[in-house]
Amino acid sequence: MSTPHIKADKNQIAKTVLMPGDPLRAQYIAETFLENVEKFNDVRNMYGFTGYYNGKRISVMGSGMGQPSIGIYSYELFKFFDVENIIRIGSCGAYTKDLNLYDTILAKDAYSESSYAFVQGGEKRDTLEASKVLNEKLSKIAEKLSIPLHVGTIHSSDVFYRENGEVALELAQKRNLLGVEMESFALFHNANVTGKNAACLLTVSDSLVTHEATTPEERQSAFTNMMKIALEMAE
Ligand SMILES: O=P(O)(O)O[C@H]1O[C@H](CO)[C@@H](O)[C@H]1O
Ligand SMILES: O=c1cc[nH]c(=O)[nH]1
Repeated sequence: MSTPHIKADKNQIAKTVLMPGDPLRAQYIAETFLENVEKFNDVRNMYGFTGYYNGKRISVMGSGMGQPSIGIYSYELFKFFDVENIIRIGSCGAYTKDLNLYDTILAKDAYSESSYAFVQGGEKRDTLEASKVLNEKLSKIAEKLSIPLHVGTIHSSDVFYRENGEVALELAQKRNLLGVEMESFALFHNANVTGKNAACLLTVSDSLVTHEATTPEERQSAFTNMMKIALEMAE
């Protein structure tokens, strides 16, 4: 079974897929944490791997950046490869001074100005929820691992470089948004239309308030707390 963007057999992909935006973060996770790893996709270098974490099977695959990109990969995984759960593990910019670099966020829901969900399936809401079941499991795992989580609404933006950054901070205040990333709204919508489950863990990579920032290398491989929480979802 192949789709235009994933060349793999259904049985090569686990029921639960972790999705960082960066395919090299997917490779880092597979090489660092998984055993008996098989690479199932390299179309467009959007690497996907399946392996075992503490003896339990899980897959990890890059989504690319932005809602159109995760829109394609998550739809194909849910619809054509029988994937049940996708957990995005991404980086984000903090909208509040209460968040420090490396803090971990669990998205309760994602707000977006994006037309993705409306164009894809007529969805009129601008805020879409993550799976409550997945979020409960992820919260319990984080508690067990003693990793504090900030739980709240995130912003899925289509724009990384805004001409007027203050507008985003005003929006964040008005809507009580914790931080900004670029994919979860489309992911949550695709889970809704396919009857599957999606969640999102984020690590704060930079702050739009204090302007502190991590390096590209750290974004690829140093965000281990969210990785460890998500990997415990292996079945
Ligand atoms: O680190 P990832 O998962 O790619 O997530 C964030 O980083 C990218 C922008 O630098 C966007 O994809 C955004 O959502
Ligand atoms: O989308 C993103 C990700 C990290 N930092 C940002 O400012 N935006």
